[in-house]
Amino acid sequence: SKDKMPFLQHALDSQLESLALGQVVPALLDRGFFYVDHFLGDIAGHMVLGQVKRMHYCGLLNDGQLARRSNGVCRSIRGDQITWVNGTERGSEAVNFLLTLIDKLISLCEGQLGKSIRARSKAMVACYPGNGAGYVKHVDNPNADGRCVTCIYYLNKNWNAKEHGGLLRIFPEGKSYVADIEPLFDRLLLFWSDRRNPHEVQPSYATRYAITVWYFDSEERAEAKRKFRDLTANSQEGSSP
Ligand SMILES: COc1ccc2cc(-c3cnc(C(=O)NCC(=O)O)c(O)c3)ccc2c1
Ligand SMILES: [Mn+2]
Repeated sequence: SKDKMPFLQHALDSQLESLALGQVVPALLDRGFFYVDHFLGDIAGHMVLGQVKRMHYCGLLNDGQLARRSNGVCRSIRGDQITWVNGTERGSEAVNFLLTLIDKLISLCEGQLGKSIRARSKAMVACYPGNGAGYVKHVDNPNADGRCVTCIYYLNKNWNAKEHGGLLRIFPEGKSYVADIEPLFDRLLLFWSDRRNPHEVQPSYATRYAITVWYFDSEERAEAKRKFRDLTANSQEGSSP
């Protein structure tokens, strides 16, 4: 129970609670996105950065998205290079600590968001290599695949968008403004994953690290799975001789 919990843990929990109820929920409901700086603090933030850099240097980040050139022809120029971690792997303990905090933050928001969020994806560790690659304007979940909140943790020290580009630009649906978000070290960004938030990663001219998790709305996820089962069942029928 709370009174047996060490003081620090208790203080941390109440800080997350006021962030969740005081800032995240109102912003998501009003604007559809929210970011906070200094989420982990310098020490833990640098531990996460160190582990991500090691994954990159060990060649674990690859098979990224193919970049689409203006003429729509897919080229072999890589977009982001990625790997998926669930945080229990050796060398990702700091990533796991980050994920437990974000899980706690989301669970504190859940009741107020009118969603039943009980699961998430694995963490996608992504690196835009700084060769001008970015990510064209897209919606993470355009067709109700179950993902309702996109959560991105940025790890880039001394990032200067004028020099390095790499802005995340969100085009909130039906709004007259765009939101330009710099991928700054120890910044946590959350936004609705559906058509409310088309977004792009502008060309990056320095190495750009981020960790993304997607939280599922359990109703939408169950429905998406049912549809997928029917789809594959029908396609089996179709293919039977
Ligand atoms: C089927 O396998 C895969 C594997 C990886 C995939 C990665 C993305 C993705 C989506 N959004 C972003 C983004 O918006 N980043 C914003 C930012 O970094 O600031 C991004 O970097 C990557 C989408 C589909 C994927 C499918
Ligand atoms: Mn995206």
